[in-house]
Amino acid sequence: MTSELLGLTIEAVRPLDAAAMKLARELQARLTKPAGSLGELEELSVRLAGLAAACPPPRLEPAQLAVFAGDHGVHAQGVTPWPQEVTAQMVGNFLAGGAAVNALARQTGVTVTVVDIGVAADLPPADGLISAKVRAGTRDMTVEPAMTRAEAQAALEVGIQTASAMIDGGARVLLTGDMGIGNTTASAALISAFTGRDPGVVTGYGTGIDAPTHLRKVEVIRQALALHGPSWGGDPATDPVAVLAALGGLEHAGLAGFILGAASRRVPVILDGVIAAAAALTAVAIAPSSRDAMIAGHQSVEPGASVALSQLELNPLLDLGLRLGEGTGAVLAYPIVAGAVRVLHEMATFDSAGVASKDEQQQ
Ligand SMILES: Cc1cc2ncn([C@H]3O[C@H](COP(=O)(O)O)[C@@H](O)[C@H]3O)c2cc1C
Ligand SMILES: O=C(O)c1cccnc1
Repeated sequence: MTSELLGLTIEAVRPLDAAAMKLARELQARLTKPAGSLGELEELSVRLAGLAAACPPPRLEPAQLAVFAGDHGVHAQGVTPWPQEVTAQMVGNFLAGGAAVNALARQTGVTVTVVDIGVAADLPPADGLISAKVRAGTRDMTVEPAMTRAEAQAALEVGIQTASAMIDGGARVLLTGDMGIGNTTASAALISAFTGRDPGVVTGYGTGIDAPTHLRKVEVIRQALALHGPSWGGDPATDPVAVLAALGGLEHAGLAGFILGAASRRVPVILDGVIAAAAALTAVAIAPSSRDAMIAGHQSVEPGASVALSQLELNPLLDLGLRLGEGTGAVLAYPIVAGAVRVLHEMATFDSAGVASKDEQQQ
């Protein structure tokens, strides 16, 4: 059973608008530069026009980033050396403006909001915090499904509502962020399930674990897949919400909803690292055209991120060796994405600037 809000959101996710894309290609050809010389910015601008169904598409300002925060029952399996309490402590740090994502967001003009979707601690109300806890952390996926279907759906809805509220408030681009000790384990499990790739290939070192912990992490993911895999009978696309509920974190569900919410409003969403990539696979399994609203901000060091992005056919804009999360890679990519649109608004055409085009010079 699909909830009403999720059903309506899925229905509203539509393909790119071909007419606006054609106009954007024609406009790119008239701008005062050799054809193709702005490289990937050109194709990106065309896709953003198709997404907005307008040429030029709206300028990507203001930008809003949501850090979905949640804890993980699988933490009990020793997949990370960091105590679970660090999730809540880092939420405090985000709200005080002291995390990496805050520093980078101030530089690039992005507003950071934290969504408590599943932190295993009571967080007092604060400016910049949306309190939308579905549950105080997930269950241990090696023992039982991490979430019930109802919890996964509720978390998807929190994500959709967060995207809607930000867009209603004027945001023209959304960025993904995450915080949750243990969430690279849940990410690798989701990526393995949705791509069919072996856990040994998609599981990384997260915050920086030693080799024995990495072996254990891969084994934990194998165990969870062996336990839950039979319930989707080898085809995760038949029931993606069941896959999400079995293996995901509350922040993955929130992020998948956030992506679907953005796509349903024809607003682009810049993905951060491996947690966002796992949520993106989930969103695409739920509504395939949501892929067209996604921009891969960067190439995370986590191997699962490359596997997921290649299945999504998304080219990451940056490759800086980042392995932090929080939204750092998305925030760094934001000026590039905004620039792709700005060019369509602000560059002169050969005609308007009185610059001879290649064809004219050849005549
Ligand atoms: C101080 C600190 C700040 C962070 N900011 C993001 N993460 C990142 O690391 C965590 C995932 O890695 P793992 O699966 O290995 O636990 C997530 O919370 C993610 O956002 C952090 C992790 C720590 C320790
Ligand atoms: O790719 C990421 O976003 C990432 C990698 C390691 C730890 N946390 C997040």
